[in-house]
Amino acid sequence: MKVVFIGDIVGNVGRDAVKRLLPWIKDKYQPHIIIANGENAAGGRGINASITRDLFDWGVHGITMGNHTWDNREIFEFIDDEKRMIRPANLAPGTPGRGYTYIKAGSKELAIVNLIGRTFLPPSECPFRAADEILEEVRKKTKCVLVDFHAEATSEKIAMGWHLDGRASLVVGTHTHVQTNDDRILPGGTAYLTDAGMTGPRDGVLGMEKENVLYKFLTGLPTRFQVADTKWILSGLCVEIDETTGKATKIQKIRVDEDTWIAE
Ligand SMILES: C=C(OP(=O)(O)O)C(=O)O
Ligand SMILES: [Mn+2]
Repeated sequence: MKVVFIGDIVGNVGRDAVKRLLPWIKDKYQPHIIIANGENAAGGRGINASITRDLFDWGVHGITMGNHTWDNREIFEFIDDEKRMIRPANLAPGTPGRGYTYIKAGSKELAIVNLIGRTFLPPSECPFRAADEILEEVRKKTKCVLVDFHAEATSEKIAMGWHLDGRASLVVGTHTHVQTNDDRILPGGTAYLTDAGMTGPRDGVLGMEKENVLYKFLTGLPTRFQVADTKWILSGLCVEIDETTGKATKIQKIRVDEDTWIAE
């Protein structure tokens, strides 16, 4: 099974890049399933119903979220019914939506799991123990499991990779918006990448206009961040999974921008 994962879609620039590049991604990587992190898809803060619809219409099969899940209040109207969207599983019991789900495409079935880190992020339940419980459950149904660990600290993400090695097909980190260069397949067969990176404005600061971010750093005074309007970058990865064992056989980073991308 081939799965493409697209890193944090940020604002209209990120959405436009996804719409424009999905045909190329489908052609070049031939994925059976495409998963994207959508927590910044609406202006950098959350996601709404029409963007969710667009992503699915364009060919995304499943959407993961993160710390901005609740920023756009519209999500409360559809997150319970939208079984192709997940938010971090280690939020308080009774939180709307679901922390994992099963994505089916043709004869393929992939469990997707969303977790959020606790280092430098608001309090949440233990992501490691939540992962243990969920992996125990989903592996009864399928050995092909993607985990999006939305976290700030590299150490927490690397630790999660080792914690799930042999139990997940892929542990991919999101949230920092900067793709790391540590893609590998761990000894137990789990593909790992500390952060998939961002799909959004290339020439800002983590997708935001650099002027306001610099103003904040230089003056310490409050200011509002807006999604930058610059050339785009698309970041993510493609992973190949042996469906009988659930083990990854290949991981390949994807990172193209408006200047380097050539529609092959
Ligand atoms: C990009 C970041 O945050 P978010 O997208 O969650 O605002 C971050 O804090 O690294
Ligand atoms: Mn985030």
